[in-house]
Amino acid sequence: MNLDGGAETRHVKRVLAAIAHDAAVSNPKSGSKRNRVPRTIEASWRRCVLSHGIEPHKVRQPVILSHVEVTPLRDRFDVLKSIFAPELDRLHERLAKLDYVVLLANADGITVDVRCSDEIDKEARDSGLYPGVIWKEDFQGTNGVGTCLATGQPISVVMDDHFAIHNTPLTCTVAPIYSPDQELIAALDVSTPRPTDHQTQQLVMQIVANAARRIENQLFMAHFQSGHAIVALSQDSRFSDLASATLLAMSSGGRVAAWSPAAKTLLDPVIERSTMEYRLQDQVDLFIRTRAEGEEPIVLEDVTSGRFFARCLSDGETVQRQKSGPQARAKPRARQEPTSKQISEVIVGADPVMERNFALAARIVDAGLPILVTGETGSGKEVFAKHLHRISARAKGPFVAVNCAAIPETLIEGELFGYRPGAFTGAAKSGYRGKVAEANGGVLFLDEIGDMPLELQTRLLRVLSEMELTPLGGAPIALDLLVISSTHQDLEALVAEGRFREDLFYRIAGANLTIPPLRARRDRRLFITEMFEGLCDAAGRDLTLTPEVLHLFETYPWPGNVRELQQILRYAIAVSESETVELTALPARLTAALEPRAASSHKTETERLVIEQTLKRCHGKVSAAAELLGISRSTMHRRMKRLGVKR
Ligand SMILES: Nc1ncnc2c1ncn2[C@@H]1O[C@H](COP(=O)(O)OP(=O)(O)OP(=O)(O)O)[C@@H](O)[C@H]1O
Repeated sequence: MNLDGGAETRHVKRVLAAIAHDAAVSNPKSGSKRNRVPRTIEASWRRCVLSHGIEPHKVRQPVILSHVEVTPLRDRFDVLKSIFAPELDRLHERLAKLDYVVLLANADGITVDVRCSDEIDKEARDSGLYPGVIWKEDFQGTNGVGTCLATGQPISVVMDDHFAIHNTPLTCTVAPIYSPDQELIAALDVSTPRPTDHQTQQLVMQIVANAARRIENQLFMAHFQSGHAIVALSQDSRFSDLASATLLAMSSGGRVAAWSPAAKTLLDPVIERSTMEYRLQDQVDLFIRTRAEGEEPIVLEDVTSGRFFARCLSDGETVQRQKSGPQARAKPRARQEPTSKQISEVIVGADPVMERNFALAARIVDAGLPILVTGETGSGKEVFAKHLHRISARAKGPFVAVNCAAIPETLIEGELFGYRPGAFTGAAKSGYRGKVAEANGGVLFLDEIGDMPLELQTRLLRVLSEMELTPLGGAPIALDLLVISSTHQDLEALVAEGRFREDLFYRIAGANLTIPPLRARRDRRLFITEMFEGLCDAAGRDLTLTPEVLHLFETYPWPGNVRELQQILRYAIAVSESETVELTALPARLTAALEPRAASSHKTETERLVIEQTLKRCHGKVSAAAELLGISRSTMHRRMKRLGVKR
């Protein structure tokens, strides 16, 4: 790189002036867009000096990890090779002719994978565009990868936007990649050593951001598609590209269990969640129905006041990862209801609370008492309610579930008690007799009863007291059904707050059974291994859990209970390539939540490597290494002592 002393002085002055808010120097041709320092860049320069303690004239050379050090870091992404690699190839194919290099950096800013053509290989290497280079902002100052990771936002760092003078020949456009748990896991970068400008980079940004979105969406589908219906929302009715779609995972209860990382910002302010859930559930039902009839699933318009089209991509029973977008739909598989073995062995297991629940259930189920099942979300309340139905005298009758939280207040009355033909816009032409009437002779399962609006509680109370239903415009019909209600809320507290009718509470809680959270089950280990084996059988895999994974599973608090366990197991089974399920096959939130020490030791390890490498480069000279790292000699000594690094 040939930069004369004058250029260096000008660059340093410009950076310092911007930090000091000296507009005249930082924007010499004020009004000229070309010279204006973008705000994000200015903020990063300020961060470099004030937070990272780097000075623009003490430029560090990049710190580089060896092949041996980079391999394990890259292996983490290898688990998801089938998702990352094709996108890197595709991006490179598009941009290679324009002399761009494609890089993937991990959350620590270390380049773990690179695509570069032979023509610019040497230049790319000279500019530090190869595996093992650490691009963290606090090491290298403002740069594409480092600043993207520092802010969590896409960014273009064009030539002298860079903080370090040796990086100014480069231009980097980078988009962050978030995991299905909304964790920042990587940065996708395209860099060129050729001169360019911000305007051109805006176009490049579109391409990079789309590639990052496609990766996020594929990770999301791999994570959620077993067990959830996946619905895509797009402003483009043709759904021509997975990148243009926003994905939602719908639980079997019809709730939105998760949004793809980009969805949150896009949707939150726009729509009322429960209304959307109700309409999306329609789309899932439509998908299942039309597919069963061999038709192309229909696109439902206007699920969100005209802004988006919805299209169900899978109904939660497909296990194969969709490789090339919405059109390549995986073949459906038989539904994974818990088997009778799971009901008798996994559910009962050796947990004393569940054993009591089962014994009690057998005694009360036909005693004419309404049953209230309580427990944390995902703990298996509905599974238990279905078990009650199965062992009851009404087993041959229907089991009709109504999710009181998923249906908008305005529609729930019609849903429960029926409506006349054409009663409201969108009502079925033939009218609807309602879930209560449908459940007659069987079980009516009122899920999330704590969310039922007060007015409706009054009507429900009347129906349950009289056990009689008068359909609109029809004669009263006598009801013979078992009402099982469920909630994760403290109903008695809701009663005390006046949000739930006390008389209804007594009417539905003839008997109360509580499902323990997964973390409190004494048979947790057995439960986990049995469920794992069942899911392995269903997936046709013969896998074992390593002791570390089993230990993690036993100690993790499982806030999402059995539902969360099921998803994690399905994901681990899908991504495990060898015969064992290793810690690397688990989502980061699991390992991170439980092993703060391991996470920080990973950080410390990176720091140690950096200090060792720098010392090596400086032939063991502490002052020179400190200078190169941009820290004082005493800080360097302190760090060496803390990390046990010898000269
Ligand atoms: N004992 C079990 N055996 C096998 N699978 C189970 C068991 N308990 C729960 N599951 C699975 O866990 C998931 C959540 O279960 P379920 O819907 O019954 O929970 P819930 O407590 O009703 O949840 P929510 O509070 O969200 O309504 C389902 O996919 C279900 O199949």
